[in-house]
Amino acid sequence: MFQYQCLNPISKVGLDGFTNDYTKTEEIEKADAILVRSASMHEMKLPENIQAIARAGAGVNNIPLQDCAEQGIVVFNTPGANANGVKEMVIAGMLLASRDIVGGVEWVKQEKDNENVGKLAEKQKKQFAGCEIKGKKLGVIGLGAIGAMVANTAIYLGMEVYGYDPYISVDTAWKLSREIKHIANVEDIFKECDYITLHVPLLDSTKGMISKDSIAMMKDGVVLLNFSRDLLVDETALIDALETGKVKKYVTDFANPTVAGAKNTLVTPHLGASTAESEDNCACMAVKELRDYLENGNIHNSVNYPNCDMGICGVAGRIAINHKNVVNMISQFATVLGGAGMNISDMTNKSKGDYAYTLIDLETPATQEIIDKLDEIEGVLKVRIIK
Ligand SMILES: NC(=O)c1ccc[n+]([C@@H]2O[C@H](COP(=O)([O-])OP(=O)(O)OC[C@H]3O[C@@H](n4cnc5c(N)ncnc54)[C@H](O)[C@@H]3O)[C@@H](O)[C@H]2O)c1
Ligand SMILES: O=C(O)[C@H](O)COP(=O)(O)O
Repeated sequence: MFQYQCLNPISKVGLDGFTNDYTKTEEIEKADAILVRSASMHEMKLPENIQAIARAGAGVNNIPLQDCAEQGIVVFNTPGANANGVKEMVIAGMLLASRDIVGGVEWVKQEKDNENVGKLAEKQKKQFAGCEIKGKKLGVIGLGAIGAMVANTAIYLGMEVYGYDPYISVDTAWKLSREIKHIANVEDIFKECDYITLHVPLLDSTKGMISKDSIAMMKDGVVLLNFSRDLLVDETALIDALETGKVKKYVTDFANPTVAGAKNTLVTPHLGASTAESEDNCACMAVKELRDYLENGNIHNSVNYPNCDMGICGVAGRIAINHKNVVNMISQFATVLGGAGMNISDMTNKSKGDYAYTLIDLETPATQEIIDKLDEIEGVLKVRIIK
């Protein structure tokens, strides 16, 4: 039996993926796993019983990844599961920044009691006129799940698309339209593009990537779209650029006091992934990842531990060990198991950065005594009997 806690509301369609062996708990001391969306976990103390955290979404900047790894807690996210929802918002954002649709709708509302509203509209509409996005240059920074979809869609909409991602995955590269111009220096995006959209994770290396200096390189009247994270942009510098018209519009999905009432901003309350489809997709993927980890010890889509798969646990015994990526660990595991007369039938060891993971199949069920001995080895962070 397993217990899970939800730190945010999680789609029922996803939670229905848990079998009767799972129950929901409100007590973190009883939970084996946590499901979360954007709730910040940085101030939380995570008890030893937590085995895994699944972020039903893409961004993991709300989770202390390194601390979790040190505690042997595997953190998952759900790559691509909400990408289409965000892509549609970005396209909507480009259109809203190009035509004053919001202003026009507000104007009609104000004139709701005017019986000549139709006639008046024909006189007034010129103040809401705009431009089309077809033929304009769009710069996409970050060509992952969302950036790639935005870039391809913009090609279909007749835009000239410039793509920048020095770490692009081979899988994503295969999915990109050949019409997208590969940009090797991000400054070329700043200098050339009429619209610039950000699709990178918030990391130390990306924080503030849109700075006063990068804004100065941009074309006059550029539109900046940020559906990634607010801290990617020096928003104080941006507000100055919006005041002067250097930046025509800032479309952002992250409401904060700096941008909420600022001139020429279109701010949405973090709605990118808030569609029934994205919420269901993310929850289904998150539940699947947790179940495979808890029931079989397999890891798929972890952001702090390596992927590892030994299939469904149909053997007599299986042990999962989360440990530091240092020398001599496997021989120590083998010594403990051999000393207890336990024969290893299969094993996998994988590493990611400073952390590693070992799954060991045994010809006899694992015992608590063995687990305690393995736990004593220096560098071992967590040991778990899967069977
Ligand atoms: N507004 C929303 O509701 C919403 C929804 C989903 C994701 N997001 C945000 O969008 C981000 C991207 O999501 P995704 O699903 O596309 O993630 P992803 O991991 O598929 O793609 C991120 C891409 O950024 C690239 N990258 C990393 N550093 C870079 C850099 N310095 N310059 C250029 N490219 C760089 C990576 O190589 C990767 O291809 C998430 O991290 C999250 O912060 C927001
Ligand atoms: O990183 C993400 O997946 C998005 O920012 C969505 O966040 P949410 O699940 O809180 O809507």
